[in-house]
Amino acid sequence: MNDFFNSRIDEYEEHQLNAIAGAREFYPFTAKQLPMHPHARVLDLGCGTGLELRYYFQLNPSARITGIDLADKLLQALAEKYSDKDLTFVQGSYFDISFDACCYDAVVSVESLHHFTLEEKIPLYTKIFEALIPGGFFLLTDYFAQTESEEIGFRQELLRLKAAQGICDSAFYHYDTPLTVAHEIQALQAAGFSEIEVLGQWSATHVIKAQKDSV
Ligand SMILES: C[S@@+](CC[C@H](N)C(=O)[O-])C[C@H]1O[C@@H](n2cnc3c(N)ncnc32)[C@H](O)[C@@H]1O
Repeated sequence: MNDFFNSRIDEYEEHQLNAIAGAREFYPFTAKQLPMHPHARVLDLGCGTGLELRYYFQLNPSARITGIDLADKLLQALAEKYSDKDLTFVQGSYFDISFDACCYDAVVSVESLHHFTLEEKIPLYTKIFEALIPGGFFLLTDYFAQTESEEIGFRQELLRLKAAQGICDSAFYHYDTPLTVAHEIQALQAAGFSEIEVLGQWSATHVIKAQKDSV
């Protein structure tokens, strides 16, 4: 995955904006949902070169961001682009890295989590829940399968591709396997989020907000 994104750095942002239906609207929309108070603390999972941050910094220039990504070159590009901002980077997998507890006003992830199963997401979403302050929220902008049979079809195709190439089941292979929105909500509920809302939809991409209770 690291090599996949590092090798596409030059064309990456234009690709995101031109090739994904609704991207020119859902990136600014996502940014608008994030906390607007000065010095808000936000954790960005799979930040890449930070298209969502481009729009967020326009609205909240003093936000304090921690960005996690596997791709070192994307993080480097992000650091150069926003050298005047309060940005901390962590290179590695958000599945492996521990997050500070009760620390963030919001956690955001855009177009990064559509490779993982419901079972893989529950422990990650539990870590996110614990990393949020009371009253904080997780904002997930990603694309989803339209139906359960589409979700199953993606997963079967991934297994077929791995088998055909002699890749073991547990190894990561870059092939998109989005869940349905209903299954995503199930994973968020299992992690402790009780108030979950779909704020917007652009073709297959949805913006989901999962709120942590204030007390
Ligand atoms: C399609 S890009 C989206 C980047 C950015 N959020 C945006 O929308 O412009 C997906 C990003 O997720 C990162 N990623 C995927 N799996 C990851 C993981 N397990 N841990 C950290 N980053 C991951 C990739 O390296 C890549 O930069």
